Amino acid sequence: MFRTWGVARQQSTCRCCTTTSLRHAAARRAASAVTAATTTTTTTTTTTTRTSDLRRVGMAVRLRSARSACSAGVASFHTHRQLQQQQPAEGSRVGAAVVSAALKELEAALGKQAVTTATAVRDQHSHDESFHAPHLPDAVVYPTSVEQVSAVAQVCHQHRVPMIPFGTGTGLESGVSAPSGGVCIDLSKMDAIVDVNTEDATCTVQPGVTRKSLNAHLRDTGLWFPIDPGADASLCGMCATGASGTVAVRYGTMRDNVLNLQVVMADGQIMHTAGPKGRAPKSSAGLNLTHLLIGSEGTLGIITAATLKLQGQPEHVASAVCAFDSVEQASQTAAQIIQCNIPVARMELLDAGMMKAFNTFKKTTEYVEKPHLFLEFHGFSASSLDEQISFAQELAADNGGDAFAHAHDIETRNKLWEARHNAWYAALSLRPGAKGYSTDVCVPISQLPAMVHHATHEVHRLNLTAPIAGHVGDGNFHCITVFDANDRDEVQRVHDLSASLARKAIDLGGTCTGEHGVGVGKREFLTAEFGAPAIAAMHAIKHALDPYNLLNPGKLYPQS
Ligand SMILES: Cc1cc2c(cc1C)N(C[C@H](O)[C@H](O)[C@H](O)COP(=O)(O)OP(=O)(O)OC[C@H]1O[C@@H](n3cnc4c(N)ncnc43)[C@H](O)[C@@H]1O)c1[nH]c(=O)[nH]c(=O)c1N2
Ligand SMILES: CC(=O)C(=O)O
Ligand SMILES: [Mn+2]
Repeated sequence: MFRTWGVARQQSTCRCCTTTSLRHAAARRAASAVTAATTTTTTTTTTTTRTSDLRRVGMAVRLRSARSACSAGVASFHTHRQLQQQQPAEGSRVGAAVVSAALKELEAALGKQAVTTATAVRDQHSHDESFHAPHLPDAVVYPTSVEQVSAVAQVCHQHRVPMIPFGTGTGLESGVSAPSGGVCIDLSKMDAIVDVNTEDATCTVQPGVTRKSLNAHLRDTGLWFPIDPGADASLCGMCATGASGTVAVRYGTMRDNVLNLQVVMADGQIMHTAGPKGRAPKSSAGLNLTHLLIGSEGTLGIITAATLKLQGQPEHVASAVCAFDSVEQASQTAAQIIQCNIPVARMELLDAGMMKAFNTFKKTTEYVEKPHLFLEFHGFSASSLDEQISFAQELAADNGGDAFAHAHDIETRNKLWEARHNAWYAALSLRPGAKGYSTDVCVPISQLPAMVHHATHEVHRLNLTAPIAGHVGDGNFHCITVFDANDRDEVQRVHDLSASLARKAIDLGGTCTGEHGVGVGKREFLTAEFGAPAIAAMHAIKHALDPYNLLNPGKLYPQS
């Protein structure tokens, strides 16, 4: 997580292959001829139309066949290590001349106003909300249609320029940084809600649509999209990271709520993971490409539309707050609530440090500074809510919890969840000027008390400021470490905490990341979690779909 990236190595003549075989050279010449033809065509075009974009797709197909002697042949017969050797060393940036040639074509395809190299804009797109080192892309483009995204991918593919999809930049594992440079594809201008089908409770959104804007649009339909990471992230960015958040305990994660994705592939082809029209609630047809893309963090394709499942807005809602003397008691209660099948809609653990952070952050709350559970219940009737609340309260009392302070009115509920959703910023406010890094382990519910116990012990041992907030109904919680990024020793201790928690979670049958994704921070734990054969399978899939490692290089896959 805290490594610097590989030292730049000499750019080889050909970025897709280190061999100098005649067959390869011929393929390159053929490809260059097509590239030149494409450049001539696009530079005479002043506005980009759907038709011209589609024409470019045709060119890319010809380009691919011209290259097939090189790429397909090489891909099928080489080992993973050999394939890796054919790609630029991780972190080596693409050359200026290559970028400049690609940018000319991008301007022709998208219009000059949609392509920028302004430092301030590149800087803004070089990082997310995490502390990880920023890496500037060479340019940022703003496509307005799937055809334009396809055109961008074709140009980048032809010139072997990395592509980094950008949603709203709220990620927590540096998924949008550009360690190899390249083109950041900012999808915010594609912000149409394409359709809402109230009879089937489905909708299709473009990648610039955020979850709050979708729910505002749905308000009068009686439907909502429940997945709620707190941040107003783009829904396609949430697909890319496999996001979840507070209501996953009741409604599932992104993986459970996406029916179909439209995806621009590395070479510009446009695919639909469940077919061009697919909206079926279930399917056993073939491989599940939708699930393959969810959590792929921009490394397998650029998501240009998502078809989502919607839920009926709950008729009755109540929230509850309960304090405990220890996090172990609180997490034991959470585990028992799940084991007793109480259908809680949210169940969040906040430790004493986090309650203190809430009280000091906006000074609008006066919580007792002890570990808490925050809960929410959804039901079809008031009596079903009462039943859930009293059963959960009984379990809490058995574990030494206070009586529930529960509320049905929307103001109290909103205030509670606003405090919870500000946990990241409240934690940061504990040390002004400090940076944040969030652990994200998730374990089977029976192992939650042991995992929470280990985390509190390790935070204490390593002498860190790291209040806990988490979605404990799913066995998932965060230690939000707040630290001085210039203090090497403290940074090392943050890393040690992250590694210790990841190892423990994996040992308990869990995962190093329940919802934030791997990005750059969790790559080092992946082999321990999955084992070498599964990691080799991931590398093979990545290579099959993106043989030149152009899609978001330097993320997700472990370095070998
Ligand atoms: C205060 C706070 C609190 C939380 C969180 C963030 C913050 C700031 N998050 C994390 C974050 O909101 C989550 O990772 C989002 O899914 C990121 O969506 P963005 O649109 O911001 O993607 P962002 O632009 O940050 O990109 C994230 C990754 O997805 C890729 N990507 C983005 N759009 C893409 C597209 N259209 N196609 C392909 N790849 C694409 C990017 O390349 C990158 O790798 C979170 N998360 C969570 O699950 N639960 C939580 O509780 C929280 N809580
Ligand atoms: C940061 C995060 O994931 C949370 O507050 O839940
Ligand atoms: Mn979270």
